Amino acid sequence: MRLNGEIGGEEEEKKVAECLNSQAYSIGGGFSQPQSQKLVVGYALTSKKKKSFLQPKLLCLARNKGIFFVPIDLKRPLSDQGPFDVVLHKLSGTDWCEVIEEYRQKHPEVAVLDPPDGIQHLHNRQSMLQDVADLNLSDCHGKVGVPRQLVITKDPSSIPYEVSKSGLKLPLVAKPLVVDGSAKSHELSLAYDQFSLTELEPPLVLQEFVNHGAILFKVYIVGETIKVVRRFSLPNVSKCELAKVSGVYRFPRVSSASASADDADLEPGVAEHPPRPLLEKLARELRRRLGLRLFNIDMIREHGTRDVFYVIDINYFPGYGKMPDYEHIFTDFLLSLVQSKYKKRPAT
Ligand SMILES: Nc1ncnc2c1ncn2[C@@H]1O[C@H](COP(=O)(O)OP(=O)(O)OP(=O)(O)O)[C@@H](O)[C@H]1O
Ligand SMILES: O=P(O)(O)O[C@H]1[C@H](OP(=O)(O)O)[C@@H](OP(=O)(O)O)[C@@H](O)[C@@H](O)[C@@H]1OP(=O)(O)O
Ligand SMILES: [Mg+2]
Ligand SMILES: [Mg+2]
Repeated sequence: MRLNGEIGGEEEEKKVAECLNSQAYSIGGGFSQPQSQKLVVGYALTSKKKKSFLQPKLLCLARNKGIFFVPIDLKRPLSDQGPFDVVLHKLSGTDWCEVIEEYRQKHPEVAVLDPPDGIQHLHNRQSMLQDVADLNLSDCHGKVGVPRQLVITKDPSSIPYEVSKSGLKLPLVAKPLVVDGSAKSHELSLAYDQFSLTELEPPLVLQEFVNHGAILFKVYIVGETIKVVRRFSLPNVSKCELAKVSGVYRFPRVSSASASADDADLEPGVAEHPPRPLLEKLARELRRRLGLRLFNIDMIREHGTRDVFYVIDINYFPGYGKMPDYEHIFTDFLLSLVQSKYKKRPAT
């Protein structure tokens, strides 16, 4: 933390000025208490992410707690900017990975969220789920696995053969192998027969579809905090439907929609959240193995079971703006990073 430095960003200033004028954002003791200490968070985010994440309710609460968000200028060397206490980033490209890695090495005193190699791990739908598969998590609280899947890198004409050889069961979810933040990397299809899969463009992952009662759990991780929300998902596919239908069907980003299923009238066996101890163990292990602090896990419960879960997707720096209370959770997390840094320092 530093004392009363002159730091601010035009965009942030404008948003904060707006919310200072609005009673709706008056939090706790309001803004009358001057902050003597400041925590400076440099951010490099896409414009889509800036809009969804840097909402006035976050900026105002942050300012109230002495946290300042400052945009990183991508045209200037990172080390010439700041000084920052924390760097928050979600940008793609190898150039950016190099910049941030070099900065991390040079500035161990800055909490860089997060290391680029951990993030890269989530940019491939095969490596993304590897840690969950390795965990082999099954204890008295339930079982967590990943659906069986097959990676196809070339020659779509070989897919029917590859699928029958591997013994994967239909229907299959076809997902682009690489997740680079583009809309295309979220274009998914459901395949009812293996021959139609030749229509798809590799590289892709073919994953067994798991019936889960059309409800998905988004498990948001922010450091040590875990927040679970329910979202609507794809309906079950019955044996009868599978026998009647053929073809490959593109489906929309149903579970990414902001509409939450938290208040929907659902069957209790479908709606019940995964057991807390299971989530805590899963989150702790993934945090450690991936070396990441900001991510979410998409989890489904196998229909007809109480405690058999599958992780189907892990996203780096997801849409926290849709997470209830995100402004409180995030600001507390940012402060905790700096507090733990000071605790670690030897007394002088
Ligand atoms: N194996 C599966 N079994 C059942 N449903 C699935 C499976 N895989 C994906 N789905 C459904 O498809 C949706 C999108 O899949 P997935 O989460 O892998 O894609 P994504 O594009 O990475 O999503 P996000 O927007 O969360 O990044 C899931 O939220 C879920 O509704
Ligand atoms: O757009 P939103 O704010 O909803 O956030 C989505 C986020 O998009 P953004 O990072 O461009 O914002 C996606 O990132 P990319 O894979 O495309 O990089 C992915 O993480 C989704 O899972 C997030 O939705 P959520 O899972 O939280 O519902
Ligand atoms: Mg997902
Ligand atoms: Mg995803």
